[in-house]
Amino acid sequence: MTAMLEVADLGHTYQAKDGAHTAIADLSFTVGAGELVCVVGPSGCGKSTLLRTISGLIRPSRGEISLHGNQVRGVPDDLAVVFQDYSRSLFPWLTVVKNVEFPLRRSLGRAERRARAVEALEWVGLSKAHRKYPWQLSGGMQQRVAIARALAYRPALLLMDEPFASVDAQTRFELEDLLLKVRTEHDTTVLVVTHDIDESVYLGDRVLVLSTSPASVVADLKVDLPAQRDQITTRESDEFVALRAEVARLLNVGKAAGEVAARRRANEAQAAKWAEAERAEVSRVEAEERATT
Ligand SMILES: Nc1ncnc2c1ncn2[C@@H]1O[C@H](COP(=O)(O)OP(=O)(O)OP(=O)(O)O)[C@@H](O)[C@H]1O
Repeated sequence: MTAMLEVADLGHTYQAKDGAHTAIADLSFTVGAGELVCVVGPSGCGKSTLLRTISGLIRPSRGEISLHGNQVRGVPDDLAVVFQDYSRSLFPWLTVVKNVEFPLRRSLGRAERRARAVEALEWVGLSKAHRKYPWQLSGGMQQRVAIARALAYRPALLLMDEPFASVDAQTRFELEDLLLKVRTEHDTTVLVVTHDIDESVYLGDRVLVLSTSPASVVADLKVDLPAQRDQITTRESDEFVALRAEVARLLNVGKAAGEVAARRRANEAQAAKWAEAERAEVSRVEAEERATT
């Protein structure tokens, strides 16, 4: 399988007023064309930072990211992102169809833009909502509009940051199945960040498990479930239950590894402080000796 996305030796350190903070230690992985890969990791481990670096919004401190062979420098043209907070990602003053057309306004003429938007709204089951405004729709429908907008753009890579975390459980299941359907029908390459272990196994061809901050890859797990998934029978299957347990176990391994690494860093920082204090004391004594001789 050709790699659509390649992340190599990625690291990122934020420089803040109260000092440097390393959000990502060392991440390397690839996503093949047409694959759906889920990323799970403990809260605050660096998942959003990872998506921000892939989408070119921040430049990583270390390592390389390539999208179909081209190094990412700035926001790539052929990438779309769906965020958790649909209410802030849609424009309330534009109708549904105009929201979906919006990212295409510079690249396509009016007729083609409209055709793409109408088609994408059909994919997500919103053919009858064109002329409505986002605030007239339920949360799940608004997130469908956000997905339609991303799909209308026909991105090489679709990034999703906790896309279904703000909707109720039933809508979440519907949106998960919608994502699987459009991904199969349109051969889209997708990287999904999620907190939900079950969701990662249900959606993914692979699950990348990250350690606590600073993130590194604890495991890259292949999901060997039949491609055709079903919210009841798949989740009940022995394979699903075993995989879900394995992801949970690996998350704990990652937490423990992260805690050990954090303790080691704290010990190293303490040792460096003591060494510094000792050097200062030696210099002081030497200076006193020089002054008295
Ligand atoms: N702009 C910033 N400046 C300094 N530190 C930051 C900045 N953005 C994030 N961080 C820190 O980097 C670490 C990773 O943050 P990030 O948002 O990437 O994690 P996350 O895994 O997406 O979190 P969550 O699961 O809670 O959404 C956190 O400790 C966070 O406080």
